[in-house]
Amino acid sequence: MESNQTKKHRLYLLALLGFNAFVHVGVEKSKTLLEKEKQTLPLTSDSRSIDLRDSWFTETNRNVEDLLHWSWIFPRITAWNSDTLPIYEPGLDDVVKQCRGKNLFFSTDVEKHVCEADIVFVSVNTPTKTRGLGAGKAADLTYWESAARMIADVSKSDKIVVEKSTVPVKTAEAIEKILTHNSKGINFQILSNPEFLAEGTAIQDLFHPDRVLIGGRETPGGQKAIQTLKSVYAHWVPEENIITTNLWSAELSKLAANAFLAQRISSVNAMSALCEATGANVYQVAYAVGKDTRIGPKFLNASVGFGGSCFQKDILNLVYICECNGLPEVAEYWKQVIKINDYQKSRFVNRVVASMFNTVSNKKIAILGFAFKKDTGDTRETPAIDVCKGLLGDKACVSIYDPQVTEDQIQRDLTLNKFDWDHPIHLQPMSPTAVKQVAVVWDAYEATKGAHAICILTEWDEFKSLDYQRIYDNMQKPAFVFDGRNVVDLEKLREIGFIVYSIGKPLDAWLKDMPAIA
Ligand SMILES: NC(=O)c1ccc[n+]([C@@H]2O[C@H](COP(=O)([O-])OP(=O)(O)OC[C@H]3O[C@@H](n4cnc5c(N)ncnc54)[C@H](O)[C@@H]3O)[C@@H](O)[C@H]2O)c1
Ligand SMILES: O=c1ccn([C@@H]2O[C@H](COP(=O)(O)OP(=O)(O)O[C@H]3O[C@H](CO)[C@@H](O)[C@H](O)[C@H]3O)[C@@H](O)[C@H]2O)c(=O)[nH]1
Repeated sequence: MESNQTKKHRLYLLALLGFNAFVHVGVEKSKTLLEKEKQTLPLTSDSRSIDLRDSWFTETNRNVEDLLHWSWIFPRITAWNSDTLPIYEPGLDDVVKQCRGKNLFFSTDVEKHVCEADIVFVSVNTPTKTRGLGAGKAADLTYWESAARMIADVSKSDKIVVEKSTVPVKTAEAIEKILTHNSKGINFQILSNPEFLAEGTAIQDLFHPDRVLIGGRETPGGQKAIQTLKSVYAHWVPEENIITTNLWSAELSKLAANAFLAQRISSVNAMSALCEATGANVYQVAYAVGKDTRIGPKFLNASVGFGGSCFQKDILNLVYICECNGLPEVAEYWKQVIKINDYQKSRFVNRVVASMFNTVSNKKIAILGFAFKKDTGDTRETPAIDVCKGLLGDKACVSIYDPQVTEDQIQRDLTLNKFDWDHPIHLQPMSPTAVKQVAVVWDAYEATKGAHAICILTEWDEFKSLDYQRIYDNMQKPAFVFDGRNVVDLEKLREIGFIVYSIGKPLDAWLKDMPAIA
């Protein structure tokens, strides 16, 4: 039975984890219309529309940016209310369908719902700054600040405001200042409740989190707020897995956790280079090392490099915080995690080019997998972007297949400037010119037909069970496989006739004779 405690609290997520091409198409369309036609633009498949004529702006005091923002949000929220959710995440459909309309509502009427809520979770994006002070490192808190200002403006009752986004340590202090500046006597309690889910396993992580972390002020009000939020999680998370701390520990723990996870990957990737040079096998080394219970076996898979919207962004943020606090040595230490990751990606490209007689000019190279990991359509900071750009820089023709990523998304990723991807689509550059040497196909066999080489960049399960004999028969010879995710059966492919490179594994004689020197 639902407790009174739960009934009392209406939880509203200001923003949901989300990213999809459907939205992109909608925005491109609205930008074009806005500039060329200034017509009434139907934004959704239902009856909602926005009048784009000049009067829309003058009469209502709105500006182009507002309009673009809303023309992006409406179709997205419509998608959340439809049978086709705007993101791919295993298990998400079931959860949404079970709760939608009961205790889960998707709405564009943000102000109304925030005004009514007792607890507001803010999970807006916190991208890396692209310009100004701290550009390329510091977190851009524009979206957080605007959310906080809106909460301050519309609130008429006391609220708990929860930092769900990953933010720099001490952000809560700044948010408190915004909220209380004009608070009309309203009491705001800020809590830090960082999110630890990983994409692809988000639902499993939601139901069975290793821990839930809640940080708050060490005042009676702060402690009461912590208990309130704790009681919400206690409905499905064992009490011993709910950790409570002060605000700054919670904020910093999130950055620290991601830095530690990414550091493990960079450590094993650094080892992979040494394994290739010495004849050791990185998987055997990782297994042996991970058997030590003090180290543990997880997150020791060597790869073409880590991707995703979080690791790089959060480590850069950590580096910036260290620098700001006069700790250059600590900053330098964490910077190395990113440097090794960049090294791993360029090392992979160099290996491909060097193995193929030092040139890939006009050669067709099949890219299997573009998402940053399997079971997601997310491409943010995917290593595939750097690998494809590297190969294109050497004039290759790439043919890309990913079961969840659209052509529009791939073309966008290959043309956007670094970090622009993490800003709302209406703030990104207009329709970038498509890269001509890139073909996006919807089948691995089509991608590999006539190709000189295959690069496996995402560990989709289906790549393990492809008919590699058929693929080999349809490729140019010698036929190469560069496995950036250790998904193929090395020996089997070598028997078929492929020259195979797998990160950190003993090299074929062919590869040994073709050293990759930048
Ligand atoms: N993606 C993940 O798996 C993950 C996991 C843990 C933590 N995080 C953190 O959560 C935050 C969000 O990540 P994401 O991947 O969901 O980002 P996202 O860009 O996919 O989603 C953020 C959403 O916030 C919306 N938004 C921006 N400003 C807003 C405002 N003022 N009012 C209402 N909505 C607004 C955007 O339109 C967007 O839809 C980041 O800080 C990230 O580091 C993400
Ligand atoms: O042994 C490994 C494990 C992961 N990866 C790669 O690392 C990246 C990140 O993977 P993962 O951490 O599983 O996915 P994310 O969704 O980015 O989740 C991370 O980032 C989230 C956002 O902050 C956190 O909430 C999660 O706890 C944290 O795992 C991907 O490219 C993976 O392929 C490896 O190369 N080797």
